[in-house]
Amino acid sequence: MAAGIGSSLESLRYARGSLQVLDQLKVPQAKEYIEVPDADAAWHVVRSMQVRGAPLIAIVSALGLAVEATARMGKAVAPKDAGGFLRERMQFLRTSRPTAVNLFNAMEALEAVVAAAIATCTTAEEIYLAYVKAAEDMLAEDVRANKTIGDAGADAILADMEAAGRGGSGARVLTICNTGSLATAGWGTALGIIRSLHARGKLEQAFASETRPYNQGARLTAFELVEEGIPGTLVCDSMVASLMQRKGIDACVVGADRVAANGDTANKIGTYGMAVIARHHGVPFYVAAPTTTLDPKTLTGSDIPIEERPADELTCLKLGGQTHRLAAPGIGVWNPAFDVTPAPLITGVVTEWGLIGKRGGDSNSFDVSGFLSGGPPPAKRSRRTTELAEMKKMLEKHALDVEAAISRAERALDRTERRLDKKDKGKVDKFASDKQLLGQLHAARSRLQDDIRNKFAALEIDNMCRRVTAAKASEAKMKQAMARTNSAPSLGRKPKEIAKFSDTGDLSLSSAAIGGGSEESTRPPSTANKSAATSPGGSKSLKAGAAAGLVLAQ
Ligand SMILES: CSC[C@@H](O)[C@@H](O)C(=O)COP(=O)(O)O
Repeated sequence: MAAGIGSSLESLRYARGSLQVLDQLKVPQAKEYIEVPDADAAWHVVRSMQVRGAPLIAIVSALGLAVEATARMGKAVAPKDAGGFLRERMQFLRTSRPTAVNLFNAMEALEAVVAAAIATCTTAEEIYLAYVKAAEDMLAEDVRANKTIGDAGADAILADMEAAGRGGSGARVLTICNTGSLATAGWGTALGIIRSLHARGKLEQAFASETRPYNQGARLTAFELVEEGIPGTLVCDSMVASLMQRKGIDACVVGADRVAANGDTANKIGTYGMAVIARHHGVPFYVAAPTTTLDPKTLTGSDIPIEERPADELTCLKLGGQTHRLAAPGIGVWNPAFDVTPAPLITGVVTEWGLIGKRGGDSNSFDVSGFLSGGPPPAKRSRRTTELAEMKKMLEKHALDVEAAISRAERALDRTERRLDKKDKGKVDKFASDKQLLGQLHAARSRLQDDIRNKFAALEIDNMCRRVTAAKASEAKMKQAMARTNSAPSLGRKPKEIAKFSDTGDLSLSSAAIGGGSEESTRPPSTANKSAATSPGGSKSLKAGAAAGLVLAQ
């Protein structure tokens, strides 16, 4: 899989076994890519700000370890050691930067994948592969999510303009920091909204604030706007109030590093000030955040950890490898990298699932947990989810047929037993053999149930990684998935095979039918389980099994 972002700006280049990231410290002077062969290197590029932006930090961390896991695949290691290695590395990756929750959400979701893989896989290679595929899914999902955010945000801004009587005009939008292709796997969040407006021919001008002290606006956003031919104007942070007063701004759109349960949002330092000014001028203020940036476990903004950075970012100017001193040596410095914008100042939080609404009747807070627990809107469900729903329906019918067929067979045996002439040795032997076959059928059915439960857990966790936040994955869905593995659903074999011996009172079971309706159920559980974690949803029977788990557990 190669990362494609639909523009010349690639924050990363990934193919299985190889990751390169754009060194953002050198942009715009140079476009240089750095190899990231392992988790150590991923941690380093994030820590040193060569890679930054909440979604990208998470993806580069996940993929750095994926590259390392791919390299380890050929080596003979015990499965538990592979799982232990991945867990230890994920723990380490969490320590690079503290504020952007995407990193923690990604690690939590990947840990759930590894836990499921450990429970279902028989080799280290399969565990590594489960991790790698889940990390790759996150990469693809980020680009998809950003494009949807771009469209939803553009719709919201255009609707506000319509309501304000500026319907036919091009939008004048102000942003801060860098939230574009360079902060994500592609397209961007807040800058993605600006990109979408431009693509629709509805953008008059994008204004980017310089974003002192790290200058992500001046160095990176200005670069993206120029590269993409988007009309852009750079202002320094201290000009924002004047800009709104004198130039007219239709909307502010900013990214997010973490959105707390009530909607309070941590983002680049300067965001809060921009929101206060926007409120004063009646300018709508939108936060663009994929669901991976939502943190329902953190109740309010005051609980968000804010990274404080070195003093020399303020006291010195670093350019072209040279450091120039600006401030007098000995001056005290406070340098928080982020601030928190209180929810009341935010007009809407735009996610790939749509806009998060304010709590009923309360314009002061958002219901982030309620929004997440609703899941994605039906129209935005993935093709795999739709396929699962179809299989669910089909298997629901099969499961009913199967149960009916088994009980018909049991009744038939019962009748035969009552009429049985105990002196007729041939009939007695036939009856005994039918009974034995029915017993084997029950045993095969219960093996199949185990198999299906394991497969469904792996598939569901894979799905969670792609579509929900890790917070949800590790709590609600993970609990559900694990509950499924603990409570046996009632399921029989495919109806056709059952029908073969249940339609007549006289049973004639074939050993093939007893062995299992699907190819996988005939294998020993350990072998059959392999594909569950290594290729969730990859085979027909696996999908069927997974869907069956869904049917029976609900
Ligand atoms: C889509 S990126 C959203 C935020 O991560 C962005 O606005 C931001 O604050 C980035 O900070 P940075 O310190 O450059 O990683």
